[in-house]
Amino acid sequence: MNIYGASGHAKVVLDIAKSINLEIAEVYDDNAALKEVAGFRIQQPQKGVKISNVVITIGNNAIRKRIAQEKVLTLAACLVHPSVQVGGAVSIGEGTVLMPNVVVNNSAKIGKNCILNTASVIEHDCELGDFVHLSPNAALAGGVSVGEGTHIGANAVVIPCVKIGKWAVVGAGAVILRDIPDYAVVVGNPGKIIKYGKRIHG
Ligand SMILES: CC(=O)SCCNC(=O)CCNC(=O)[C@H](O)C(C)(C)COP(=O)(O)OP(=O)(O)OC[C@H]1O[C@@H](n2cnc3c(N)ncnc32)[C@H](O)[C@@H]1OP(=O)(O)O
Repeated sequence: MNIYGASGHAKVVLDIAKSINLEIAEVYDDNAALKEVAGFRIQQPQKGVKISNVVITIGNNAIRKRIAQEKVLTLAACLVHPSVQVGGAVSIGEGTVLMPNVVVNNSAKIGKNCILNTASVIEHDCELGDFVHLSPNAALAGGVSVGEGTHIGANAVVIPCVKIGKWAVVGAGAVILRDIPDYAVVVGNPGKIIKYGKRIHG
């Protein structure tokens, strides 16, 4: 497997690869000033040269999408830490990473290039679009849908069957009781919209 993005998120992904004895061929980053991450030497991608079997290791959802669209690469299969519990009839897209102690329950559908961060919970029948980031300890109850690129903050909770739009942000610790439109930024308990915008948080 190759990884693209020498970030803090990359360090955790490299640990997961190590935990399952998955060999890392190369670590790439566009920033020539970066030389090393977690003991791996960083390469700069060569223009137009295809990189295969890639996990994009950038926490910011919009940047992850830009790299997926602009670079010549093929995605790796989803990367799953051995402590993760996955129920039946679950589908998980390419390039998605499941960090330690994640639980994904029956019939959940998860898109490509998502981050399911440490100990996040995705209950039965949830649907997550591509480039979603569920932060540590976030919990989605049954039947929740989350649109492309949305960031759910650490320790946030979403009650059953709520629909969250695309490129929205749910603040750390928020409790979401009602549907959330595209691009909304929501904080608090109960969650309230404080603004809209395309500024996407990592
Ligand atoms: C492994 C990892 O690290 S994964 C990454 C996990 N990251 C996270 O969980 C971060 C989630 N991000 C947040 O919670 C952020 O605070 C955001 C995105 C909701 C808001 O960030 P910004 O757009 O910069 O808003 P800003 O900091 O200006 O706050 C705006 C207002 O909302 C309030 N606010 C911001 N975040 C929260 C929150 N999580 N809960 C309650 N209120 C909040 C602020 O106090 C402020 O209130 P005020 O106007 O009365 O002073």
